[in-house]
Amino acid sequence: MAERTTVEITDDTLAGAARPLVDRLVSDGVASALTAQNATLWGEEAEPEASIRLAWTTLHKSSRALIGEIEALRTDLRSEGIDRIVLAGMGGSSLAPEVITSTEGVALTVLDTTDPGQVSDALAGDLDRTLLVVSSKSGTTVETDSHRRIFAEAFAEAGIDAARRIVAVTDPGSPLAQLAASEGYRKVFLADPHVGGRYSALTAFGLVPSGLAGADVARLLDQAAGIAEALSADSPDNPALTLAAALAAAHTDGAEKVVLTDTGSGIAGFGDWAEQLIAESTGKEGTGLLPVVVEGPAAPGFADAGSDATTVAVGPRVQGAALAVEGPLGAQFLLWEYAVAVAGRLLGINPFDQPDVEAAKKAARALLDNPQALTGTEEPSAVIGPVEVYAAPGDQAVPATGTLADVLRQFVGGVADGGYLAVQAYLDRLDDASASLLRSELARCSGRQTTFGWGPRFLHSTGQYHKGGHRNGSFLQITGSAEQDVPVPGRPYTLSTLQLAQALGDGQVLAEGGRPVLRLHLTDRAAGLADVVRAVQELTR
Ligand SMILES: O=P(O)(O)OC[C@H]1O[C@](O)(CO)[C@@H](O)[C@@H]1O
Repeated sequence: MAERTTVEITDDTLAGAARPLVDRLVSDGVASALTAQNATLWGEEAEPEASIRLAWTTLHKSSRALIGEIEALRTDLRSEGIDRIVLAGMGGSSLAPEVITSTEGVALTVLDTTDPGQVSDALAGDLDRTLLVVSSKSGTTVETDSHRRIFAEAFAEAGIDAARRIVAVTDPGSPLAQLAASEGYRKVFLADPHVGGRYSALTAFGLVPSGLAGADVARLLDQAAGIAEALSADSPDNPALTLAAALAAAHTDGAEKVVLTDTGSGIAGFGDWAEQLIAESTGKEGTGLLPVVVEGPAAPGFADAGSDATTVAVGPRVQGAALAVEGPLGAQFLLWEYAVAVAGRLLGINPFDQPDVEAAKKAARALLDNPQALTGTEEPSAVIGPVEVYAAPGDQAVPATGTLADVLRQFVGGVADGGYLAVQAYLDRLDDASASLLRSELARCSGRQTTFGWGPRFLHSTGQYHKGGHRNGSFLQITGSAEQDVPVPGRPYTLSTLQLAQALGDGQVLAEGGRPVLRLHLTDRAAGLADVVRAVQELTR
């Protein structure tokens, strides 16, 4: 991992376009005002939200106190033979710990799914050695609450005192904080409520699960501290100003997609974390930056990026990258947080709210309240072997007959010029991992920027952009029948019902907004996935 933190604009035209923006940011004193947590930087409308969302600029100092607490708990747990950490948390409550622990090669089981198979596999691990960290800022997130209920019951059934095996990370006064107190959970880490979810990497949300799993979280804070002064400087050398200006200048020039790839940063999965920060912060009011995370510099979308995209190397500069961002993980967290907040100002949006995420949650809730609407009422437009095809009502673009390749050809052919294709797989991201191959295959055959997200995880990340950002996306949903289901204790639904409600709810909101949505439902997951991948490959030929 690089020791120094740098942002380099390797594309001369982009460098020229970014320069005046950097000069303006410097003369407006934006960096120092941000460090001082000045909530007026995004205009009057954003001020109330911004005034309770800026404490992340000083976390490298304020989070120090946590380190001892985390270490003490970890030592206690180890002495009791508890060394398997399962984290239940969505979006900002799990993405940072996943990157931190993967980068250090430390084991952490992350539950940010409603897939019954994936949750069952996590339950099948050794419960005697397991601690569940329930992380939720709001304390109300349905996925996380479901995991908590499922694990509490499993601990009890195994004769284990569940309260001793659950640690909560949440905001003071949240329903989870109250529940943790009444249930007597082993420990509650109360996070700073003046930091939003996607800016919370260096709060208890990022540090507690990572530290309990064995990651060196003090080092992360050191890395962030090492760059903090440079990020606060009203100077053209401030790397965050350079990054923000480059992204905003590219956006003005029609490149609203930001294609990220790792080029040897030494950080594992940084794109997954950056994706939420960029998409949820900027994708609103019909504008924003769409992160497209790709497999490598040679992957479609990067190597052949067009004028609608800015290519970013996370790691050393490479051929084809317009920007290269290097630095250790703790420093990169803080750098990107500054850059995205500043880009929000340049784009004229409030980077601290997520107005369109709620719409999909509401639609899913309505479906859960009316299970009839979930099953039985919707007829597939076509059934092709193990794949049922569901087009949005009234969508003429999908043929009722033909092969899967015909269906996909027609759908992909409808992606707007300069638009993007979003693949949304509501599957098991471990057992159905091959679904992710669809990104590169579809990007190659469509020639359009293509994203891939696991549902419902992406709903807390790129989901905001899909519904609130530039209106040029087409959405391919993939759902699947579950071999086994998991009831959610105390709730009238199972995980597979919840998973389907989330897919259909988001699909409804997208379709109501006039966005093309196609759902492929795999009645046999393995066979169906293989057929879909083969059909996409056929399009390329
Ligand atoms: O920590 P919570 O409140 O459970 O929220 C999880 C995620 O859901 C969102 O609020 C919205 O989807 C994200 O911004 C957040 O990181």
